[in-house]
Amino acid sequence: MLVAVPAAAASMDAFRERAVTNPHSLIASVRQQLDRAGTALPPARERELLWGMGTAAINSNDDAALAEATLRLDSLAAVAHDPVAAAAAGFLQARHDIANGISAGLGEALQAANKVLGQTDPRIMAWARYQLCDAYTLDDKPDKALPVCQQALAGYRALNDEFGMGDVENDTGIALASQDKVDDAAAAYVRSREHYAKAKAGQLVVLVGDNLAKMYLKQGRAREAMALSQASLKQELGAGRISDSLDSTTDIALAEAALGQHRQAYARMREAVVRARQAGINGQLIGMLQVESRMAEQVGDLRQALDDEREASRLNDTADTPAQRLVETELEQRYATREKELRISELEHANELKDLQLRAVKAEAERRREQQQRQRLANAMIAILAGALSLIVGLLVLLLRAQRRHAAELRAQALRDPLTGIANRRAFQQRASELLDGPHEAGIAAHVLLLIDIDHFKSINDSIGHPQGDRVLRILTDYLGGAVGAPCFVARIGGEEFAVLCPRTGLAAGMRLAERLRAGTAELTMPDDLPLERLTISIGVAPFDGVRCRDLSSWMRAADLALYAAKSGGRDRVMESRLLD
Ligand SMILES: Nc1nc2c(ncn2[C@@H]2O[C@H](COP(=O)(O)OP(=O)(O)OP(=O)(O)O)[C@@H](O)[C@H]2O)c(=O)[nH]1
Repeated sequence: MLVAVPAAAASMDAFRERAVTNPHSLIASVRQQLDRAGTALPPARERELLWGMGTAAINSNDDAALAEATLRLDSLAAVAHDPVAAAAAGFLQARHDIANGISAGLGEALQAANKVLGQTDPRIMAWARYQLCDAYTLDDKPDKALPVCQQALAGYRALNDEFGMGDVENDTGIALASQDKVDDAAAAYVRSREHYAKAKAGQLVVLVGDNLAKMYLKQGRAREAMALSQASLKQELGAGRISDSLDSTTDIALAEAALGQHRQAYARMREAVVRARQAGINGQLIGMLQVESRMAEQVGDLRQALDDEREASRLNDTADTPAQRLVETELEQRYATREKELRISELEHANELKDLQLRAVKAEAERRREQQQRQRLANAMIAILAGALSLIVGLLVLLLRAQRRHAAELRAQALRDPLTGIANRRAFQQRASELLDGPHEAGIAAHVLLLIDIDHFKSINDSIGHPQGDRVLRILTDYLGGAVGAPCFVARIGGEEFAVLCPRTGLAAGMRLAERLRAGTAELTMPDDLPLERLTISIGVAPFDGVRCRDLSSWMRAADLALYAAKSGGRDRVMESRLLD
């Protein structure tokens, strides 16, 4: 609450501001001036100084200084017949009593106002009206305060007293705020700050900012409220005004909460409550605890919310009132519910965890089962593949063997005469070439070749038929095979033509063999169902001499010529090739 002394000079404005912002120094300064001046001071000046000292004493709760100021003012009033000094003493006492809840306070203010009713000085009138405005406001009677405040404002406006207008607008704001006229109160505080600014009372601008901040909070203008409260806090901490700084801190925390910064606001409030407790400012602590309780509840710390509310009740001495009990009961119920919710949520969380663990174990078991299945499948595949490979290898081996047999068979077939089953012309040529390619040792008997041709075989075919002719060919083959022993080799080299190859036999033995074969053939007995009386053959014999016969071709030609000679000579005979030379 601001109080002022009627003055117009700028230096007086500074004096008035000091009474609010630095009351102790002002009291000391006034005492010095009064001591120095003694009785030489003009009564008006002395009154101004004592008024300043009195307001500073009220602002700093300095009862001794207040008593001194009021005594001196009363003394001045008596000595100088100054009713204004008497009114000043009355207003100071009234203000002190109202602030301390003494019911007589308002009456004292009205009596003090009555003392200056006869005054014509507009400054005194504006001052007195403001003192009444202030008394009603302080006594929380806004309906009575506001009209008087308007009169005081008009008076100061007429005097162009910006400081005074700042004082009145501030009280107007307080009165409007107590009527819950938030917007009007904010507007009044803004005007108060503007007047103080013009009066160069910067610290009061900041102080009223505290009041404005509270309105801004109610209007939802949290950022603006915070800026004002932070500026106030800075100034209050600098001046060591602990109570005001706690008030600003509370407003900052409220602004943070309004901006959704609940944890930050709660932490700030807790710290402020600790400081208030340490400073023993119980009146202020009650409100702060209630704010902290709401913030604790906001962040879910219901235990703390309940503790704060109980502490506030103890300090307020209202714990037994039904309203307070209701507040506590509600909080306890909410706390119990919250605890239950927390336990339920913890249980749910634990269940979720177990569920998650169970699912993880199941998933792991499933993963392992799938892995084992995959492994088994892979093993089975490997076994099947291995089996298939063995089978394929076995089949390939069998196939290879069959192919080899078939190839051998084909090779054998290629060298065998299909009708008679003995060696054919190709086999004969191979054997003869091998023989001729082998070593020729001097003194060893010559190889001998016999070419055999059936006589008149065309006639046989013609007379008994071609199939029977085939039988004849097989009969002769059987005979030759049996009659020609090792090391000689028999082959059918043409239709009715055979060759006998006799290695290292010598011509004489060859001739003997030929003669034996010819004679044996002529004596063959034909089966009964074969209408052939006699079978004869002609034979050409050629030894391999290395001169006339140098290779297989010339050797064959020589034997063939000998055979031709045998045919020409009448058939059924043997002819030696050398005889043809
Ligand atoms: N049944 C039968 N006849 C064959 C086969 N190969 C050849 N001949 C016959 O043998 C006969 C050979 O006749 P030629 O060359 O005229 O001689 P040839 O009748 O034996 O008279 P010379 O040799 O002069 O005594 C032909 O009639 C052929 O058809 C065969 O595999 N089976």
